[in-house]
Amino acid sequence: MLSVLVTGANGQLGKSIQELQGDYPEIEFHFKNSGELDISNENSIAEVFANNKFDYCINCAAYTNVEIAEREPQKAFLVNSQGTANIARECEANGTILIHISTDYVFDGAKGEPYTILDKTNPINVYGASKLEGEVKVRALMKRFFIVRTSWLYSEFGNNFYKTILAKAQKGEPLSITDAQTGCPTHADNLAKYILSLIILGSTDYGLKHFTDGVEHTWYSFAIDILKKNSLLEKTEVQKVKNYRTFARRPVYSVLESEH
Ligand SMILES: NC(=O)C1=CN([C@@H]2O[C@H](COP(=O)(O)OP(=O)(O)OC[C@H]3O[C@@H](n4cnc5c(N)ncnc54)[C@H](OP(=O)(O)O)[C@@H]3O)[C@@H](O)[C@H]2O)C=CC1
Ligand SMILES: Cc1cn([C@H]2C[C@H](O)[C@@H](COP(=O)(O)OP(=O)(O)O[C@H]3O[C@@H](C)C(=O)[C@@H](O)[C@H]3O)O2)c(=O)[nH]c1=O
Repeated sequence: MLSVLVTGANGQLGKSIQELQGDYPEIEFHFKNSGELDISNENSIAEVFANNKFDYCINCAAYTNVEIAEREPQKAFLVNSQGTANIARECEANGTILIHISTDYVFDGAKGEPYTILDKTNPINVYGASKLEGEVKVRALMKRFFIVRTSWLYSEFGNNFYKTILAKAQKGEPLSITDAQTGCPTHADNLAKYILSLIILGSTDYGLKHFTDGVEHTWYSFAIDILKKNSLLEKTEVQKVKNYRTFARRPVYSVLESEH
C-alpha cells in the first residue's frame, strides 16, 4: 500500500483527486485541507509528518488568486514560495517524493509557440513570480521530486473560468471576453489522473513536466465552447474584446508543450 499526502485537499485539484480515490485501491490517501495542514506553518507540517510515513506528497495547496495577488504579494509568496519550501524540506527529510504543481504563468508569453521544459521563465505577474520561486525552492531542496506545470484548470470544483462563464450565462448576463491570450484549458480530472499515474507506475523520471489537455484556445474561444456545451450560445450575448480590464498582466501566449 502506498501512502500519499494531499495538501490543499479542498481546492479544485484536491477535490478532483478525492473524486478518483475509489479507483486507486493501492493508495492510502491522507487528504488535508488548509485548516488541517497550513503549508506556511512549519509546525503544522511537522505535526502531520510526525504521525505518518508518506511515500508521496501531492502539493495542491497554493495561493491562486491572480488578480488579488497584485495587491497582496507577500501573501502569495508566503504560500507559493515559503510554503512550498517548507513542504519540500519536510519531504526531503522524510524520504517522501514530492509532486508539486506549477503554472504556465511562469512564462512571459513572448515566445509565441509552445513552451518546453527547457524554455526560459520570466513571469509578468505576482502569482507567476511566486509560483516560479516555489519551483526554484523545490529544485534547491530536493532530489526526488516532480514539478508538474499545467494551465487554465477547470472542473466542477472551486473557482475557475469555466464556472464563472457558465454562471454569468445562466443568469442571462451579456459576456465580454478577451481573445488577447492563448493557452490550453486543462480539465482537473485529467491532471489528477496524470499525477496519480506517476505514482502508480513508480516513475523515477523526476524533474520538470508539462501537462495540459493539448488543445489551444483563447479565453474567447474557450467561452464559446463552454456556451455550446451547455446549450447557452444562442441565448447569450457574447462580445469578443481585446482590452478586458484586469489588475494583473497575463502572458499573451502560454501554451505548454505537453509530453502526454
Ligand atoms: N487553477 C488553475 O487554473 C491552475 C492552477 N495551477 C496550480 O495547480 C495547483 C492547484 O490549483 P487549484 O486546485 O486550481 O487551486 P485552488 O485555489 O482551487 O486550491 C488551492 C487550495 O490550497 C489551499 N491553501 C491556500 N493556502 C494554503 C496554505 N497556506 N496551506 C494549505 N493549504 C492552502 C486553499 O485552501 P483555502 O481555500 O482554505 O485557502 C485551496 O483549497 C496550484 O499549485 C496552482 O498554482 C496551475 C495552473 C492552472
Ligand atoms: C471572467 C472573465 C475573464 N476575462 C479574462 C480575464 C483574463 O484575462 C482571462 C482569464 O480570467 P480568469 O481571471 O478567470 O483566469 P486566471 O485567474 O487568469 O486563470 C489562471 O489561473 C491561474 C491560477 C493559473 O495558474 C493559470 O493557468 C490560469 O488558469 O479572461 C474576460 O475577458 N471576460 C470575463 O468575463
